[in-house]
Amino acid sequence: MTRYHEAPDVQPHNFGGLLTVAQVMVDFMAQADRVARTNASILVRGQTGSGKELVARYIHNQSRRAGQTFSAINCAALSRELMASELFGHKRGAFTGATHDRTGLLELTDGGTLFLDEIAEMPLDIQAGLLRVLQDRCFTPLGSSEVVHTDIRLVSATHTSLRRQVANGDFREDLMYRVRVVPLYLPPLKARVGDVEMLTWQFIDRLNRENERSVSRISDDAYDALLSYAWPGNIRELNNVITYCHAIGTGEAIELQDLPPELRGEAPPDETESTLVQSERDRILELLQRHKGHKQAVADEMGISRATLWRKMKTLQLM
Ligand SMILES: Nc1ncnc2c1ncn2[C@@H]1O[C@H](COP(=O)(O)OP(=O)(O)OP(=O)(O)O)[C@@H](O)[C@H]1O
Repeated sequence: MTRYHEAPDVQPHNFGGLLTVAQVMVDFMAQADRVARTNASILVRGQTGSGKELVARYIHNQSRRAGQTFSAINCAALSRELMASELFGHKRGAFTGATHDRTGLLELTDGGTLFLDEIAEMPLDIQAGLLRVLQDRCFTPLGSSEVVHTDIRLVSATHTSLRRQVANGDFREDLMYRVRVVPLYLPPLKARVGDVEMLTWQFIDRLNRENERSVSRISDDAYDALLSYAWPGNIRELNNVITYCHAIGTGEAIELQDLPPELRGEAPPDETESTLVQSERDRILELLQRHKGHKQAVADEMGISRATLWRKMKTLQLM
């Protein structure tokens, strides 16, 4: 007879939407709390989907800047031109297509907190502009001769080592020291004891309220699979998996066969699809090697945008 698990009666800590029952996370958030009250630049290092943006928002909300603007930008998802104009703003006519003046995030965030996700991916010329903001609290919008003053608190995030990027010549050493005044190491989901279980039930609870189906039990083998999986995509992946099995199954219980193949230790059912995925992965790896990790060059050669390349790399777990 199959055994079933039901939701345990646990009340997680809630740090501005970041839920946890794990002591490592309680300690981590206490540290975030302490540094939030300073004005120091913070670098959050953590795996994809592990909640870096939530941490950045939490730091902002715990800081003296809480009532001011919080802005977020993902350095890996934007082209160089777009990132420059997002951050610094531009004057009309600064480049082809600049039909209006645009105020940059650095100016809009004056007095607030700017979150730069995947900062290691920031192109070198933009790094120079950011360094000036951190050193002299000023910058120049594209196509302008005017110097704009701004007071921002920087929280950045990376999934890789900035030091390695510096060694590769892809990141300015002087900027690294400015952005990682306080490095915080966000534990991966796997290291947060009790969180896979707690979050599974939290996500089920939310899905029950949003959908027709009401799940109240998980079979023992499905539970084992959830608890023993490595969760490389962390909380985002767990949320996706629970959403998937809530949608795919029927009745009150989640069963092993409702879980996606990777959790059941199987290859994806569609062999051609998996071969395609593998060959795309190989191609990207080969191009990354050939272009010494320069994603723009890889994207150009593949005829796709840098943002699409970034998404593909994420899906294929190449970052
Ligand atoms: N502890 C948590 N409790 C509840 N939801 C969480 C938790 N951590 C993350 N999430 C949710 O998981 C998703 C991913 O989180 P977030 O975007 O903060 O991660 P990230 O580390 O910044 O990801 P990436 O580096 O891939 O951009 C978001 O929808 C977020 O709300």
